[in-house]
Amino acid sequence: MSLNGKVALVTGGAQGIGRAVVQSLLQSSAKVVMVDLNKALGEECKAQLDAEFGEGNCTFIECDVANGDALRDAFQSTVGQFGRLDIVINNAGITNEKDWEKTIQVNLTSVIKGTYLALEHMSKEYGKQGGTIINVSSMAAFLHSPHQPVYTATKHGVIGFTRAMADAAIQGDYGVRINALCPAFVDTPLLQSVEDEDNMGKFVKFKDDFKRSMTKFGVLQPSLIAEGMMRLITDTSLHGAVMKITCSKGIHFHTYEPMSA
Ligand SMILES: NC(=O)C1=CN([C@@H]2O[C@H](COP(=O)(O)OP(=O)(O)OC[C@H]3O[C@@H](n4cnc5c(N)ncnc54)[C@H](O)[C@@H]3O)[C@@H](O)[C@H]2O)C=CC1
Ligand SMILES: CCCCCC(=O)/C=C/C=C\C/C=C\C/C=C\CCCC(=O)O
Repeated sequence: MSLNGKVALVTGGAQGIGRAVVQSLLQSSAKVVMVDLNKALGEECKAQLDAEFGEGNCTFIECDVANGDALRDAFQSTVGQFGRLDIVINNAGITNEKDWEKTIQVNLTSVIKGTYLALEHMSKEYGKQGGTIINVSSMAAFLHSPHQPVYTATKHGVIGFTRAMADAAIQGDYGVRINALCPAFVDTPLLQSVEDEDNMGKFVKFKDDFKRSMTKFGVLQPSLIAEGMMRLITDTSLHGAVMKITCSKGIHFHTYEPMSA
């Protein structure tokens, strides 16, 4: 499906899952803004994407999503440059159990802010044309590990917030679809922090448990997560769905009892 004329903003877009999603969006003819903390990586990524897709289709904005004013500016300059916003992927995330408050800020608070900013630019409530928001959670929200308690809490939070907002979008007639996406282990630099005491703090001692889990359940490629993301973007019947992606079942959806949290 062509996304010709659509404009997407992807946080954490310079690497890993975000980078794969940016690539897929460009392949589908969307204009894409990569928002990322890492300036060197973002600029290098933009240069590669310009070479592959042509200049003017992709922009890099250096921004720490934990800085609310900077995130607001990033949304504003996206609309300033491309004239509209249709797709927002709140993807940036970290695993830092030592600085766990930062983990809550990046993985949960910034996803909430990113969702509210997306609505300001896309919701019918604000006189806009509608759109779609995908918030990246994790299978860690379903199968927790002693190795990353606060990370796990943030990923639970992303699902709860997203489901409640999806209901608000229906009842408030926002014209915006909202989904959560939960990958299992994915082969990105994030996974390498598993053995890093600077990130995992005292929980690093549980790394063998985590690595056993990786061996047992397998490790996915970022391209499959991008495929799931594109399905959520293009299939208008999936509003509110919580997509899971695992090696054993591929792309599938979590089922909830009626009225369950
Ligand atoms: N890799 C994995 O096994 C899994 C990852 N996830 C989630 O997927 C998302 C993406 O993860 P990966 O691609 O694996 O990570 P990654 O570490 O490979 O890439 C994350 C990108 O986000 C950027 N970033 C980090 N903090 C930022 C901030 N404060 N502001 C702006 N940009 C920031 C980084 O510079 C980097 O480019 C995260 O939310 C993560 O929790 C979920 C399940 C599994
Ligand atoms: C260093 C930490 C990086 C954390 C990245 C992350 O979010 C990884 C979490 C992934 C999953 C954690 C828990 C469970 C195992 C994964 C899949 C279960 C699949 C079950 C099945 O049906 O096969």
